[in-house]
Amino acid sequence: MVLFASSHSSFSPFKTLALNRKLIPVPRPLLAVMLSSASKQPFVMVPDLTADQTASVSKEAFQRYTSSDLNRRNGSGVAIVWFRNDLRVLDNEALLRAWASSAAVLPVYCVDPRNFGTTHYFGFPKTGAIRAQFLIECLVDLKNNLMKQGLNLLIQHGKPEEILPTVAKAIGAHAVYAHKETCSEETLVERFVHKGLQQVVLSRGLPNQKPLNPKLQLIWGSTLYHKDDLPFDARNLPDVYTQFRKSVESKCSIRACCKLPLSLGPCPSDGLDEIGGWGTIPSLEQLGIHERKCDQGMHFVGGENAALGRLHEYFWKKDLVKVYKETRNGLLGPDYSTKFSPWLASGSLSPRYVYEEVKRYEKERLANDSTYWVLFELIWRDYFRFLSIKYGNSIFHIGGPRRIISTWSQDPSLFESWRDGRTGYPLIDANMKELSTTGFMSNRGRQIVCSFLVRDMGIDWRMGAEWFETCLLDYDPCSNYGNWTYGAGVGNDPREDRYFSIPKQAKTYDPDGEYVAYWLPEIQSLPKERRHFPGNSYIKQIVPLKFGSTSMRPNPVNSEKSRQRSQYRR
Ligand SMILES: Cc1cc2nc3c(=O)[nH]c(=O)nc-3n(C[C@H](O)[C@H](O)[C@H](O)COP(=O)(O)OP(=O)(O)OC[C@H]3O[C@@H](n4cnc5c(N)ncnc54)[C@H](O)[C@@H]3O)c2cc1C
Repeated sequence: MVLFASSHSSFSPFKTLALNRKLIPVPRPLLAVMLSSASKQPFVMVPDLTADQTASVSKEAFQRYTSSDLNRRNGSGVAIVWFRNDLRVLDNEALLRAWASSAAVLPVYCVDPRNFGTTHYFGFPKTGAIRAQFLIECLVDLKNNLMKQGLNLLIQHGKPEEILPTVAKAIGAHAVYAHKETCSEETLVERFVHKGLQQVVLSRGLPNQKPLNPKLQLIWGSTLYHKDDLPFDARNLPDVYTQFRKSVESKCSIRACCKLPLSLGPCPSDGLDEIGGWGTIPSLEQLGIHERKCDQGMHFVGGENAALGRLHEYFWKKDLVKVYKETRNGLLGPDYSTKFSPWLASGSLSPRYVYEEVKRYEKERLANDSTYWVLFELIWRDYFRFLSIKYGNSIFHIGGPRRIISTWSQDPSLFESWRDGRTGYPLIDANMKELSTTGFMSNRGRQIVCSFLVRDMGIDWRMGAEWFETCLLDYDPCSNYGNWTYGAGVGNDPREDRYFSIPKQAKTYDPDGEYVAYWLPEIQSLPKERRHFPGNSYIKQIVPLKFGSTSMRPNPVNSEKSRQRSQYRR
């Protein structure tokens, strides 16, 4: 028997269960009984919107952000749009600028093998199976949405610096438009692409005109506040978040989402045969990744349509945004926080679109601390992105932006017990199980497991950060390494150096042990007051905790690997 629980019910007095796909309202006490008796059964939370509802929400959003007035196209020739971490059509300025500057646009996505290699220091998979599956879904959705706008998506397997010049030459593109990134792996690729395009010589038809090289046009587009609107140069960013936030809130405004024309076509007709047609979206197998079934917890579907559906559900259907500030520290269920992060990280959702929806909600329903707090958190996201400009590669280095010198352990057995959820501390083990099963973990959970790894175990924080890089659906180098440096006490702001006590966190955020019982079947039958202190009924590897361990054991294999890769990363 498979039990399906409707997502909207996790904090309501009634939970709803869909038994064999039929929705049946179940009172909360009964659900607890069913949960414990179902301990061996897969228990899947499904989003409430049906596929049809999601499609109609997306259609409505597309209607609002497209306009038939936008039919002026000043350019001639062909422009390429290079999609990277901006897998959306709405509020995509690179796409709009490419369209406006040309007579035909060719959208391109490069499946870069480097993104499916290994992480920099410790050799974990760079993209885990769950994020790879999510990316595939994003590409399917992007291709469909582009086709609805009169375009298509060319998918090529290989390095952008090799693909884009070849494609530009074949179709005679005068420019490649893309969104600007800030971290070294991504900016290095930008430099390589720029160099590659300089080698492409396009004839301009007339004998007395100089030949042209296609230009790489990089556009800022991933933040709420535009980099050019900041009241300071990003390199002089305040080191305290509150100063940054107050300054941008008082001195800048957020630009409106860009409106797209109703139709973005046509795609160029010549030259595509030369590059072998439109290509195919890769399967997991082609990426060399084994499928992982997510049969517990939140299941995220990749793509812009799913992102718009989730936003509609969270804001308009369930009215959850009005209580966000009170629920955002939750651990269990889909609705304690927005869960926008996987779509924001892949660029399927624009933060400016979220901002406009918050403002619309405040106008049409209500404005309170909670509606503001969603923006407050999005400003944190901006802050980490701008910090990556200020501090460059130091956010990836062991001493962080403040170049703190301390001794860390790299003990493999301690690290593996954390990674695999075998520490013997239910709150840690449950969070790590959730991460590896779903690719997601709450913000509260992330802070707790980070503190445990670096403070209680004394393990090199970069091991944790790289494991997150593998697993997280919402992995984003700026937010991930920014938060880890804060958690490890090596971040730019010394005041953010905090310790999370496990018993205290358990008592405050999971008082009845519902969260740990959900993820650790072996403690489901225990009375709630024992779930965080299960004793002999939960024998894992109980980790001997050592604050600030002194046993630094570098792994020789990894050190060699990291030397080999040093020209590429950081
Ligand atoms: C150790 C650690 C690693 C993290 N790694 C990542 C990461 O790789 N990618 C990522 O997007 N977030 C990361 N975060 C931040 C945060 O945990 C997630 O953004 C959040 O849990 C996502 O859930 P949500 O969308 O429901 O967030 P909500 O609470 O609904 O917040 C709304 C949005 O605000 C942004 N946001 C919220 N908190 C933060 C924060 N602390 N830093 C940056 N942005 C924030 C996110 O874009 C989020 O989607 C990390 C936090 C920690 C402590």
